Amino acid sequence: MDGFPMTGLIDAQAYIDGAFVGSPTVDVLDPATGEVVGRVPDLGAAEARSAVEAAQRAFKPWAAKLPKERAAILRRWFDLIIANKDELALVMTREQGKPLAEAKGEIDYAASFVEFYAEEAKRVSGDTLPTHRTDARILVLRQPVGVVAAITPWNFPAAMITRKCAPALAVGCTFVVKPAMETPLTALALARLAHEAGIPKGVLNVVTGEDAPAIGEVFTSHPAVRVVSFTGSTEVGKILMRQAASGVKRVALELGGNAPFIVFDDADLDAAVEGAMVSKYRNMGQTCVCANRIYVQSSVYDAFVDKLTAAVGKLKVGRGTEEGVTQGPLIAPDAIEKVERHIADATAKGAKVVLGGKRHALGGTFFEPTVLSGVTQDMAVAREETFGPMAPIFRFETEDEAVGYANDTEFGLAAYFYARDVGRIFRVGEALEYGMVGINSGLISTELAPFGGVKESGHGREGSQRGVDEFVDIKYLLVAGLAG
Ligand SMILES: NC(=O)c1ccc[n+]([C@@H]2O[C@H](COP(=O)([O-])OP(=O)(O)OC[C@H]3O[C@@H](n4cnc5c(N)ncnc54)[C@H](O)[C@@H]3O)[C@@H](O)[C@H]2O)c1
Ligand SMILES: O=C[C@H](O)CS(=O)(=O)O
Repeated sequence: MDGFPMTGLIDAQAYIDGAFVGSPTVDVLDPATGEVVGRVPDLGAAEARSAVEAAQRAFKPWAAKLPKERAAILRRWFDLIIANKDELALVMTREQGKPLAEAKGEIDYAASFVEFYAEEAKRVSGDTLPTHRTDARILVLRQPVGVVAAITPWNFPAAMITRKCAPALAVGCTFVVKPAMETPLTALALARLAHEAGIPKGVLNVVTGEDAPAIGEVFTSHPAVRVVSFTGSTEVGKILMRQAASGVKRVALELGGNAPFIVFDDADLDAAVEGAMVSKYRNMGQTCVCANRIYVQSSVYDAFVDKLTAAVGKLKVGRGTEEGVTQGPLIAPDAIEKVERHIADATAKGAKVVLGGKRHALGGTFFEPTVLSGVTQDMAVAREETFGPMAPIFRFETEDEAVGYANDTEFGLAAYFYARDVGRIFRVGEALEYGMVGINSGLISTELAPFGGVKESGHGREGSQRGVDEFVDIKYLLVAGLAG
């Protein structure tokens, strides 16, 4: 990757209007050690406006390209991401902390959106509809909206960007993104590869800066921005939605979760344990679709707790770059404090620590993978997203009780359940108030499916053919005067 040091101290520049700009002054820290991994520029409102205006200038020429031309450039970007996967994964692990194997998996996942939408670029079509007049025809066009401004989180530093950027560019939009300042290096490395792939200047822009509200204010108020696409907490999503209202801008929101994971008495318990492990402990539990509450039917409760505890005991905590490590550090001290707060609240109300429950001997932001039993609905962990490696296990008696508990939240992103009775599968799958439901699987994310939530987990979908919907306008043409 030309001009981007992938190892050592990584001094990276922001990417605006096809140029690498800004002095790298803000430290990016390795959460495992506290060491400085690299530095990025601290840009603000002025540069955010420059980026939006560069994207505005680039829009019409980019939209005027043939879909096949846009597809070819996206395909080259995909090929470069895959060719640089190992280096990109190392940068990600160093700034985010996840184990290297998971980082490589995320690069594959991030690249899959670029690959998918490189293909989809050639398939975004409109309609001709049955007419109501003999002298007229009804046409429906799907046209790119224009400039898309995005803000993304630190937990999936690559995939949360490409899941937005790839469909936007594919349909002919141009794109400005502010990544999280905990993990900006991955975003800038992707921009470097996009530049090498030949994405024209102004089509993709990456603005790094500490003053997220100031940058967000530009994104939600600049008249050239048509869509604001946000992935992050529900709290910030609401702020951005309010700000975007002043210009009636479309917002696409991928927000917080509180996923229930239900194990019925007819489940394959070993499969349920395997699903709970991947759903709960992926990315150290710092995932919007993590199992946040595990509900187990009474008759299989003790067996499930024993099996899950045995599996959790096999997790290896350490630096993500170390061979065999499956649990890295949490992103920051406040993440540890939230896990400790949830454990303290639960145990004060009667829950029991079956395994773990405290900071790891490695210190810093390492935490022992934890299992709690005897958890009940009155505990904070039933209402709040823990975002850490802690599995709280609740007991329930009946199917209706489980569904009621699962739906008792303002969130609605992902839910999971394990059962083998086909009637139960359809009853519960249809009754759960979530955008995505994993049935006998703890891993649901793929570029082939529409990812997104309901209620306060947001709206809009990313991935699948529906992933372009946020970035196109529907235009109706009535062509009359056609009478012979
Ligand atoms: N639904 C999804 O697909 C999805 C994916 C990943 C993370 N998340 C959610 O994100 C949260 C964790 O990520 P986080 O801590 O980075 O979230 P966050 O909301 O604190 O930050 C997300 C992004 O918003 C920026 N930001 C913060 N305040 C802002 C403001 N006032 N104006 C403009 N931008 C602002 C941050 O700099 C960051 O880039 C969790 O709630 C998680 O569930 C959801
Ligand atoms: O944290 C949120 C991500 O969207 C999770 S996933 O990688 O898409 O499953």
